[in-house]
Amino acid sequence: MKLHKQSSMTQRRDEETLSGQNSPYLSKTPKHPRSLPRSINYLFKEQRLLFILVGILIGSTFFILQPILSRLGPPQELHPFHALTANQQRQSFQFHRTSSFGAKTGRVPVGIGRRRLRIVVTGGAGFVGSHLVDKLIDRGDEVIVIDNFFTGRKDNLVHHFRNPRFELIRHDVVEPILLEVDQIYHLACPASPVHYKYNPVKTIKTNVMGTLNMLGLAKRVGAKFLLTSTSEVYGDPLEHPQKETYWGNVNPIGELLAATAVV
Ligand SMILES: O=c1ccn([C@@H]2O[C@H](COP(=O)(O)OP(=O)(O)O[C@H]3OC[C@@H](O)[C@H](O)[C@H]3O)[C@@H](O)[C@H]2O)c(=O)[nH]1
Repeated sequence: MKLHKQSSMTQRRDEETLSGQNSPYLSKTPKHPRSLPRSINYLFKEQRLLFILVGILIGSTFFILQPILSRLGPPQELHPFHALTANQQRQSFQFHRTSSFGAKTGRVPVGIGRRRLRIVVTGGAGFVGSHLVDKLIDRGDEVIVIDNFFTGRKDNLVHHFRNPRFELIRHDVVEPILLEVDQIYHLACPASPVHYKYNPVKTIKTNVMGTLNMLGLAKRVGAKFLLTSTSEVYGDPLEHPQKETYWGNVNPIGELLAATAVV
């Protein structure tokens, strides 16, 4: 009985196999039991392997040739500011050879030493500003100078023009500007009575709107802020140079008001 049941099952399986082979609806040929794994099969189909090999070949050719071609390429384009005299170029070259930024950056291991700060100096092309820029660059920081060249000069900063840590932007602080910085030294302003009077309204705008814009920037990016004043606030000084203890020589109420008060 058991034997009979088994043989009838085998017969049914054989029939199913046969009918399957002859069926017109069979879409795929049955897989060979010993065929390669599916992923390798996939690779060999539709010339995929060929495309992969060509891709690898192109990629490796590019990476092998790229350093060689860049060495053979034309010399680096000169910065527009480097239309200098031979003497100035020599000085600039000397600066780059001896300057501390060149010597320091390559040797300090990553993660050791102070974090490099990005600092904006407004009015950085002026007398005080340009000396401040020198100090900050020597210290190893990145400096962005904003100046409208009202009284400042590019000559004050020309020795930094090739320095990758230095940027110069011609910009009037009366207009807002957005930069990602850590510190702001705000020095941009006409710096003497002659210049204050040249355009008094503009002087007020620079002082008020310029300072507001820079304070706004400091607030937005969380930067520290330093605002400079002028030695003019001391009046006509009675001593030179003025020490920190010097109180100035100023009549804070003006001569006319003082005369009225006496009367
Ligand atoms: O609207 C202006 C006016 C002036 N400036 C710049 O501000 C700089 C002022 O520098 P100057 O050489 O004329 O003057 P100083 O360096 O002596 O003045 C410095 O000390 C005195 C302070 O009152 C000044 O704010 C400060 O810059 C110049 O580079 C000038 O171009 C602006 O960028 N925007």
